[in-house]
This record gives sequence, structure tokens and C-alpha cells, in this order.
Amino acid sequence: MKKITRTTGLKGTLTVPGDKSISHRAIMFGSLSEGTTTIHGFLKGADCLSTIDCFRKMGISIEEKDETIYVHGKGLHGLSKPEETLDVGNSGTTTRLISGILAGQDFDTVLSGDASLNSRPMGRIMKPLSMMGADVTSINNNGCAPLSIKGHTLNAIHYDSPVASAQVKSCVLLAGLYAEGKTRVTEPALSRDHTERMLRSFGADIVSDGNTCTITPPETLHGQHIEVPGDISSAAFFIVAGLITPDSEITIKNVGINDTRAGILKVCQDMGADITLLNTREEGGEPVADLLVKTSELHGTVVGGSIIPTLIDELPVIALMACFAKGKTIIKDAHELRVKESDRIAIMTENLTEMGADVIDTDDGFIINSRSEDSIPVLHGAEINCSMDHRIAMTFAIAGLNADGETMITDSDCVDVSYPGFFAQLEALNN
Ligand SMILES: O=C(O)C1=C[C@@H](OP(=O)(O)O)[C@@H](O)[C@H](O)C1
Ligand SMILES: C=C(OP(=O)(O)O)C(=O)O
Repeated sequence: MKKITRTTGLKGTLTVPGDKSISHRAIMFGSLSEGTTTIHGFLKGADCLSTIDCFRKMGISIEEKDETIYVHGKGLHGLSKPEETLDVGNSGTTTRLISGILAGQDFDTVLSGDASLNSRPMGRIMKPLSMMGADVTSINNNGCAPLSIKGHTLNAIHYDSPVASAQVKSCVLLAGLYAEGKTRVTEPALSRDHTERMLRSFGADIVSDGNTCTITPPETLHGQHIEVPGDISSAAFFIVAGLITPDSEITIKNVGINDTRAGILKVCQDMGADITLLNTREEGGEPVADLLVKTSELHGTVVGGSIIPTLIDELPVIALMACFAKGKTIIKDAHELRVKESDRIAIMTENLTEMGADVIDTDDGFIINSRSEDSIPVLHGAEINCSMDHRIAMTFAIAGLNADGETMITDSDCVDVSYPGFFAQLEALNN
């Protein structure tokens, strides 16, 4: 449980932890490579530790020395059958990406996670994997994990995905490493492209053309050094904190600003935010910058269409930001928010309403009005039930800094899923 009270003047410089999506992939692709992969800036959040645990259980040696992770890969066919169920914890990324890898092995596995994970939809990967000839079943026959995956020979497909999801795309591409022929995925809008970028750097032949991506199975992958940039999804909480908390100025260093992830920066710009990108550079095949964020007078906007996959995990904190913007904000086309660690549309609406915000939930988003003429909403503290969802807990920590009275966040430890050290960094800026 954390207690948060109103503040002003957040000041300082911070570095957010490594990108979660990139950290997962570095462990996975390193495990499937010849030679050792070294990872600097790896996110030691619970989700990425679940990925490490799964690969260790399949015989991969993964060690940490002086803040560097060493993955001693055994090649595309070097994994061994785990003796027990693979525990994917709270991590959808681990579950969906690893399923593509496991479908092409010559052994059988069972994957299971926590209550939240085991209620998230897995039909979206079971369908394309079975089209490839894989044998993946939902043990409780409800389209969710636990999943039983029986290793099988796979055939290539062209999968037209109904959903813009990097987890689905990556699952199919990873199964494509083991399929006969070229595997192709088309998605309705471009989702994050870390799999394509990183697999290419490990030596895979991947061609991207608009929203279609094609993999030709390689003979081998080769271990690499991966520099993990700071996670923009974690930076998002401090971006919004800096913008809505009066008299603030925050520098967030080393943030990944890959176009397929940086939609929040476009939305902030549309809302009139004062954010300056400093020291823009490329590190480890990913664009990176330092962000200088200053308190701003924001106005409402419309967020929808193809930008949604580029800011999907940031939508809870964007919804909070909209409560502090003059006029109306509409967030639409974000039905995916309903199948994350929690139903993020329902839980955001419930908790923001509890704090006095003017929010209406729609099937695929929110309609948010600022409460007062001068756009300073009169939010008041409340007890926030975040349903063990890390992004909801962090969003309401930022809300609490801008609300009267006390905001109590129960189950606040769940922030460790993606951002261990979040509350300590927030406190440091608040002194
Ligand atoms: O591929 C990834 O690393 C992720 C993809 C997104 O999920 P979807 O693919 O379900 O949109 C995102 O929400 C998740 O936090 C990480
Ligand atoms: C949705 C998320 O992660 P995952 O799908 O990997 O559980 C998230 O981190 O917000």
C-alpha cells in the first residue's frame, strides 16, 4: 500500500529502466543463437525475470556480472525439455512469444501464469500456430493458458492478423524460424518492430514492407551485444507527471523513441505539451533521446486509428493526462486495452470517477472532459484498487500527486512487474 499526496515542483533528472519488450527478446533470441549474447541495460522487472526463468528451465545458462547479462545460447535446436511447467508469471509477452518458439521444438511443454495471465486471450496465437501445423491447446478449453504445446514440424503461412499486436506478429515470426519456407504476417496497423530489428541483427532474413513482414528461416542465429534503451512506457509516467504537476521540470535520459513506440510524444505535442528531445542518437539499432519535460497548459485531442499500437501501454496515463487538459479528449480504437493485465478501460474509468474526474467509458476507449473552465480539475484522493495491474498503480501514483487529500494505492508492489524502483525515483523528484 502506498500513500500519495498533492505536490508541486517535481524537479530533477532520472534514467528509466531498460525497455521491457527489448529485454524479453534479447533473452529469447540470445538463447536460440550460437555463442554468447551480452545484454546491457536489461530490465530486471518480474516479467523479464519470468522469461529468464523459462529459458533456464530449458537448459540455457544465463548469468549476471557487473550489470551485464550473459546468455550462453545453444542454437536454434539447443533447447531441452523442461522438467516442469514453464511459469510465465504475469507476462503476456513471455507467453505469446515463447509459444511460437516452443511450437517448433521436438519436445512437449506446458505454460502457465498467474490469475491475470491465465485469463488473457491466447486464441489469437493458437489460431495462426495451428494453421502452421502446431499442436497448441488450452488445457481448460477456454482459449487461455495454461497451454499445452506439443512440438511439431511446422509449415510456413501468410497470416493476416485481425489485430495489430506485436506479440501475435512475433509469435508467428518465431514459429517461422522453424517452418519450411517463408512465413509472412500482415497486421492491420504496424505494431512495435523490435522483433524484426533484433532478429535481423542476429542474422535472420526478415523483410518488412508496410504492415507485412516476411521471415526466411535461417541456418543459425549469432549471439550479439544488446544495448537496451530506457523504456518509453516507463518514461510515460514521468512525462505526464512533469506536464500536469505545477512548476515541474524533469529530464528523462536515454529513452527509446522508436516510431512504433513513441506515439505518446505525438499525442503530447497535439495537446500542447512542452517536451524537448535532446541528444537524439541511435544506440543498438534503436533511436534514443533525452526528454526535457516542463509543466504545460494542455488541451484536449482525439487519439485513435493507427497510432494506437504505438502507445497502447501508455493509454492509462494518457487518459489521466486528458483529465488535466482543457476541453474534451476522445480515445478510441483501443479495444485491446480490455485484454491487458486488467480491463484497463473499466478500471481506469472506475478509479478516475472515484477521484472526481469526468470520464465516460466506451467500448473501445474513453471520453474525458476537464472539469473546470481553467482546466485545473478538482481531483480528490481515493483508495485505488489497481487489480494488481502495474500500469494502473503507476498511473494513480501520478494522479495522487495532483489530487486533494490522500490517494491510497493498494497492491502497489505490482509495479515491480515492469518498473522496480518506480516509487523511489518518484520520491527523489518530489524532494
Ligand atoms: O511485444 C511486446 O513486447 C508487447 C506488445 C504489446 O502487446 P500486444 O502485442 O498484445 O499489443 C504490449 O502491450 C506489451 O506490453 C508488450
Ligand atoms: C500489456 C503489458 O505487458 P504483457 O502483455 O507482456 O503482460 C504491459 O506491460 O502493459
